[in-house]
Amino acid sequence: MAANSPTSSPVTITVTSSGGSRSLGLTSPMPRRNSVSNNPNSPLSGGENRRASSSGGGRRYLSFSKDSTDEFVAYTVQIPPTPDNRVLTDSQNSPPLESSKSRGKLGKPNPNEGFIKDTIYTGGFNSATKAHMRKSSEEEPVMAKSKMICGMEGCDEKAIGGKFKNYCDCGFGICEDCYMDCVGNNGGGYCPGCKEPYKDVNDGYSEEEPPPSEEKDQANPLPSWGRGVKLEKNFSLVQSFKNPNHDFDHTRWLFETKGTYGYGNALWPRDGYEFGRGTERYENPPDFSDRRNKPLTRKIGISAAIISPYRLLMVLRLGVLACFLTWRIMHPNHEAMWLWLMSVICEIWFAISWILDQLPKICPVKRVTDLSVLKERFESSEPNLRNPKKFSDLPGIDVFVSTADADKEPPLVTANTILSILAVDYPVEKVACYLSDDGGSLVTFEALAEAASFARTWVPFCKKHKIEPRNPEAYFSQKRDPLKNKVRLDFVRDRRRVKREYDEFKVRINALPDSIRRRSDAYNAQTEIRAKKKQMELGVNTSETVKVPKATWMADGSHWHGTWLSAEEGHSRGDHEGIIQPRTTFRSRSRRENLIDTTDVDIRLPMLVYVSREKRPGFDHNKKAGAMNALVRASAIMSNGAFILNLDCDHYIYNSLAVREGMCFMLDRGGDKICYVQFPQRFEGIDPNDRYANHNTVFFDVSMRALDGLQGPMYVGTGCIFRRIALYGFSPPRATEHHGWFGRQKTRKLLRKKSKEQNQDDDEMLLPINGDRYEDDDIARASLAKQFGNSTSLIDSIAVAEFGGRLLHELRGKGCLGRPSGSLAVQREPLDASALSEAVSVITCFYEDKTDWGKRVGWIYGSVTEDVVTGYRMHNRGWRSVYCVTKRDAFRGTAPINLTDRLIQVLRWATGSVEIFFSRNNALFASPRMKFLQRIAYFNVGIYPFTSIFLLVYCILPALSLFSGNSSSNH
Ligand SMILES: O=c1ccn([C@@H]2O[C@H](COP(=O)(O)OP(=O)(O)O[C@H]3O[C@H](CO)[C@@H](O)[C@H](O)[C@H]3O)[C@@H](O)[C@H]2O)c(=O)[nH]1
Ligand SMILES: [Mn+2]
Repeated sequence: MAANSPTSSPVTITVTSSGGSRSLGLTSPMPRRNSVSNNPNSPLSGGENRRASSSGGGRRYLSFSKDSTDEFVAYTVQIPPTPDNRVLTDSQNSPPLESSKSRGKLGKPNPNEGFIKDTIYTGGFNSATKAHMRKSSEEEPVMAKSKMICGMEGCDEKAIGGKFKNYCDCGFGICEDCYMDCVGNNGGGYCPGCKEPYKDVNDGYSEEEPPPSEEKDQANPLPSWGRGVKLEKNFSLVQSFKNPNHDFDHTRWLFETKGTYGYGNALWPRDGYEFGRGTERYENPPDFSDRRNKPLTRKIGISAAIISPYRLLMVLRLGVLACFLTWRIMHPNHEAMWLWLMSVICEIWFAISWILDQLPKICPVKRVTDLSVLKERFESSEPNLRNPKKFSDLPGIDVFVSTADADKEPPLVTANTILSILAVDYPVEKVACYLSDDGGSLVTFEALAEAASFARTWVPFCKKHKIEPRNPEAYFSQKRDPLKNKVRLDFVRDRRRVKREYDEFKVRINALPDSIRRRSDAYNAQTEIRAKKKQMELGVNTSETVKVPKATWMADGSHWHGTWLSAEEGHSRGDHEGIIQPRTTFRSRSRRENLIDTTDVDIRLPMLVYVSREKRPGFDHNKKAGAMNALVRASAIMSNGAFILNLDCDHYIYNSLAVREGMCFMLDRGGDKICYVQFPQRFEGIDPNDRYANHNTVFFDVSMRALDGLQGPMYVGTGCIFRRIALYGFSPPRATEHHGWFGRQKTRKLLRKKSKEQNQDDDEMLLPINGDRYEDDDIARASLAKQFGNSTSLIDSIAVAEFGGRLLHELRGKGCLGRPSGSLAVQREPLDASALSEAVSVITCFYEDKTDWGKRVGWIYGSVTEDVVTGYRMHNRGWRSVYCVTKRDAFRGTAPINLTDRLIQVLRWATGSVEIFFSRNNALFASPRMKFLQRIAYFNVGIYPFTSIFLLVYCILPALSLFSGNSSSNH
């Protein structure tokens, strides 16, 4: 189904339709080659080609849709059925759980089986931009019409005739006949999906009036820079294909003239919406924020009772130290001069490093958040006219989980992490979870599918009974009484059922490597036989053995695109194509079939995406940093959450409110200058004595808190919520206001001079909104394309992400743009195939060629401790960060519990530090925006490993002196 031959096209859309698996695997085969860049084959390397290929995915896609319009309409995105996945893809047929033995055997394909009824809900805050591609109502149905099937049991009414609709916002699609059955003649009736009453019959979206989320969220005032976004370039395919010469487009006109309907226009009631229709407008702004002046967070100094003695002690020690050192220097040992000299040097070094260590600690802070204010401000408690569906106004967040090796990082742990994320307490339509699998392993992939399946039971269970932690493994192995604080009567029964389900899930996950191997063996044997037969038929010399690649097979009977067990060429760890497999907003089992009663529980699940970036030999993949950057790009196109939470696969969400806690800081007054919120790393499974100092108590409870008082803690690699715009390398708003060595004096001149001398990477890169640099749109886009690579959707998404991360209007200072409240209270945009092919094109290994990725955009490359460097660069640009210690640990992880692993880890960190010391990331070269003490803290990170040398010398000194004493006495 590839539009071009796979060897020459960077993006191929493969729709595997064999054997009942309607899976769309998006892969990006690229010509295998060894040169890193300047390859004429690479569609992205030549200057001229660049322009053309920026819309390449789209154009190719266009031809693809022209060739086979029906196919396009019948497009769906889905994880191919693993045995259990099959259960969840189809709630109406509800096949019984298949035993793992039948894995790999394909059941009789049921024509309806593979369709997820709610595939169309996903996307994100692109709405402000993307919505414009579906401008007129005639254009709209293309996606909505996409082959869907009535969700009623026993009914398989197709969508094509236009008889299929989502009458209810829960996404439960139903055909006209069944709908009429449900609502009866006089309205009322309940949605069979969510069991909530249908709104007024007239309110059902008729064909003339598409749902509000499609059309009404268009007038959000975008940053002025974003308004000229070349939409038609980006989405030409949709337009040309649907409506080649459309008439004057009102919405677009409004959009481009910065027109706005006022508050909450996204949800402006239908009647009052259409400009010029003469219907009345609603006057009052929505009441999102009664108590808007209540702060979301507070900063408390550590009480004087604790800090004063501490400071006193510090001064005392300093005095003693000084006395001691002077005494040492004044009394040289003339007999062994060099020994004396060495020990004094060592002592001075210790003194300095002690001071460096202590100085940043003199003003630690503590912070508290107020989650109830967050709720009040961003989530209207009652559905009101403007927001009838009670969508939350919180910004979106994309959660990135990194995994690299299915052997070292057990899939069960990863699956549990994913489950804890899917169950997080945050509006479902605002969360997207991305798993980056650097191993490209089918085990991980299927574990994810299994997790998605189990989530349909687990997540409603968590939400219903307020389970903590929402990691099933951790929850079920808790020692404490599960009944504590549980009020609902059916808790015991539910828990027992879910526990049984989890145990089965566990068995399936642990059996995955085995079952995949067995399945592949079976398929390979089959292929071999077939090949032999063919050979025989053709009458070729049969003594010649047929060579069949030992492939790894997916459950649907097709080759796995990633790494094969046999590590064939093109399918080994460092050499495979990019894979993206999204699972759009999917739902728990329909309420009737569910194990537990889920009345009154939100049974939707967040978007979940499997990503394995392309890997080819000869490319530097930059480890975790590279994986994260691929995710940053892919997620920008697919969900574009304004914030990004980064977790290692072994760190799960221990406190389901963690994301909200972090959001409090980001959305509070002044929060627009915060680049990230770092949470402490907490570990479990460590022996009580903490033999290898895994807890790092001093670091996480003293140093980091102290740094928090000095513009912000470092980024330590996991458990951190980023502002997307900050990751993109932009400068914070009003960056030049507060800087100077002590954070007060204004040193504009110094700044200017410095920035010229300094490396380009630290030049200020102004946000579109606070710079006039982007007045000329084309130049702006060109310069952005140079930095970000030439994906148009990616570039367009920047402004949208910026908008989503803005503070509410009333929280911003004068003269600054804030977003109107209610502007994010919209449904997700559907994810379409063109977006997916674009997403695949940005995870190719040559995408970063000649761009700023890894240099100033995204995670920074070139260090084994990319985390510290990445955080440092942001601070250097004037961003601040926040350390968020919650009462209940936000995240928990597993730490290396054997000595070798721990030593390797510590060694790696030390190496990273030394690297930092000898690079331009040394805090000595910091920009004047960093505070003095903050520099010292970063500087200290760079030099602490050197202490080991001095320590070593100091320890062997006595031995040396003994030796020299002996030799001198021998004299
Ligand atoms: O090529 C790679 C290598 C690693 N990872 C992931 O990176 C994370 C961290 O790697 P790990 O080997 O577990 O290092 P740790 O010492 O446990 O990690 C700490 O230290 C690292 C920096 O040295 C940070 O990147 C981590 O976030 C931080 O938790 C893991 O999730 C890996 O899956 C990848 O995605 N791709
Ligand atoms: Mn780790």
